[in-house]
Amino acid sequence: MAVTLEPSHSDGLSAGPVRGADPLEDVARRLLVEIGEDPTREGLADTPKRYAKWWREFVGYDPGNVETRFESVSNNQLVIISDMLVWSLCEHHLLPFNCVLSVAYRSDASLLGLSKFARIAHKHAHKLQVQERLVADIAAEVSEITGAKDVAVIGRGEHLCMTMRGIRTGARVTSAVFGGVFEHDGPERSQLMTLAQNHSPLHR
Ligand SMILES: Nc1nc2c(ncn2[C@@H]2O[C@H](COP(=O)(O)OP(=O)(O)OP(=O)(O)O)[C@@H](O)[C@H]2O)c(=O)[nH]1
Ligand SMILES: [Zn+2]
Repeated sequence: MAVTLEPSHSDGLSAGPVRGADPLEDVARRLLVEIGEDPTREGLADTPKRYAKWWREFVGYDPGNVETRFESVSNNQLVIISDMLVWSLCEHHLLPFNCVLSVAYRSDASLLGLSKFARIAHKHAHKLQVQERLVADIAAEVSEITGAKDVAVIGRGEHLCMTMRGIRTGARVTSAVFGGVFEHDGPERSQLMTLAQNHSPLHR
């Protein structure tokens, strides 16, 4: 369910430099002051407003309908949706990470509309996350909606908390959830791995 951040002053953030109507804008002004900036200088005048807007856009992402299903056309066909790029926020540092996702499933019950996989992926990315939970959340929802046990999700991400700060490594992080037929080495898993490994955030 999409989260809406309604302006409210019950957060105790009363020590902002200029108290406005919107507490998220107050947070931005306060942040600017704390990092040695002047929130009233020309370039920053509208920054608190933009900051508040972007947070509301981010956590308020509406995935729309994610449940359009069709009758299965053939028994247990393997479907892989690969190379979906999403952006999320690391819950440890509030810094962005991106993730290229491959989702695979096999269902003899119903087919899920293809666009729904990206909607589900964005839905779980638009919150404070760690990559492992993002991948697990997507797998759980695909499984719940389709009724399929054979669901796998692989994510390959770049975390700014590890690249622009901290250890400053260019490492990419791969995490995966393998359910049902994907748990064991077999044709379904190899096909998925081949598709997932060919793509990274940098080589698209
Ligand atoms: N498992 C997991 N860890 C993450 C993810 N994003 C960031 N981290 C890690 O979370 C940890 C936070 O560690 P802390 O020691 O509390 O913070 P820190 O001192 O900023 O850590 P360094 O980045 O090692 O400097 C770091 O090791 C990050 O790399 C993620 O998606 N999954
Ligand atoms: Zn982080």
